[in-house]
Amino acid sequence: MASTSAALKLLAQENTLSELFVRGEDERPKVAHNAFRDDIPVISLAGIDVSAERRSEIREKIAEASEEWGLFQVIDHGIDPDLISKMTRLSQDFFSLPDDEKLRFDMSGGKKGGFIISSHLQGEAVMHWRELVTFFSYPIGARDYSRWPDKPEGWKAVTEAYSENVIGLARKILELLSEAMGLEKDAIAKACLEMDQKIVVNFYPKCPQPDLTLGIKKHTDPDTITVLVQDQVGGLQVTKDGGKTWITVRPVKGALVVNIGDHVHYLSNGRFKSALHRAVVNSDSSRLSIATFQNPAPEAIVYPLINSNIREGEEKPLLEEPITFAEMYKRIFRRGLKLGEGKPQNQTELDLTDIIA
Ligand SMILES: O=C(O)CCC(=O)C(=O)O
Ligand SMILES: [Fe+2]
Repeated sequence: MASTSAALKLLAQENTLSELFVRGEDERPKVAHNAFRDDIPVISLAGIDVSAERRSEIREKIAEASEEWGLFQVIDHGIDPDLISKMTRLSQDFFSLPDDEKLRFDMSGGKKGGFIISSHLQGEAVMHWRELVTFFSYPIGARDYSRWPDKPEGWKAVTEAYSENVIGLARKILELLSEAMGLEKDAIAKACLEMDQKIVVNFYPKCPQPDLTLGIKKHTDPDTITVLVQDQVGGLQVTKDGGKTWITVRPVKGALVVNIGDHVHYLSNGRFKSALHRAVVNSDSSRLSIATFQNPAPEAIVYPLINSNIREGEEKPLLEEPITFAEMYKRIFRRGLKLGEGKPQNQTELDLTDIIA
């Protein structure tokens, strides 16, 4: 398929799904995008810095949700709802731009950031029903604004404010997780050396046969922690039994979804799960989500932080030896290949090249 963005739009108008997107029977979604369930905790952060009691109450809820699901929603998180809706609106506007405007930021050919139909970058047989635009926002000094969209009007200022607010919130949640592990509140931040950040705006067009395909297949995020905003359509699903049963996360107005990534999974020696999740699509409307990934520096050392039990031999470490974050990525990548899954079709592959490059 030579053309990129035009292709998905045209395919979306067909009555039947192109076979490029058809998944095997076992991977096809059995739970609808709007079969919402309330299993996933919605946690209010109100009063987090007001009293020690309130802080510990919030900490317990977050730790519990991270142990059980590796995913939860936060409300009263302190980020201006107006900023979030501006970010969402501008993102929608970006995807409504004519193809040639979006393709000015075409990411194919190994560019760091830009617009892609993810499917086209990957060697895997089945494609994702998704377009995305991605760009790196931290460290600030390394920002390459030439890879940030310059349209719609106002994108840059809104995105800068949004990315700063999200990294602030992510830091707060990482402080609570550090405390929950019995460590100083800056323990995870220190283990990151420096916090990098990357924003991925996902756009899932309407799909003629949503039961046969996925917007993004099951994966864990390989970062430290992800903060996601989704519209009210629904489609994010999570499992805690390896994919036997899937829960559709109910979109809550103003809430942010928080995912624990593989990095925190290793730092906590498996106590906190990295959520196994995916996105399903539908035939009624398109869907938008904005995932903001917080990553450690590539040279940050990954090893369980709670290692006294490990030293005393009471607990087995998840990792045999300390490795760098860049190495952690490589291993996740290789594992994907070894399991015969083809190249991992989530952020892993992109991040791998981004980090190693
Ligand atoms: O669209 C969603 O809800 C999930 C997106 C996602 O998992 C990702 O971008 O890593
Ligand atoms: Fe994800």
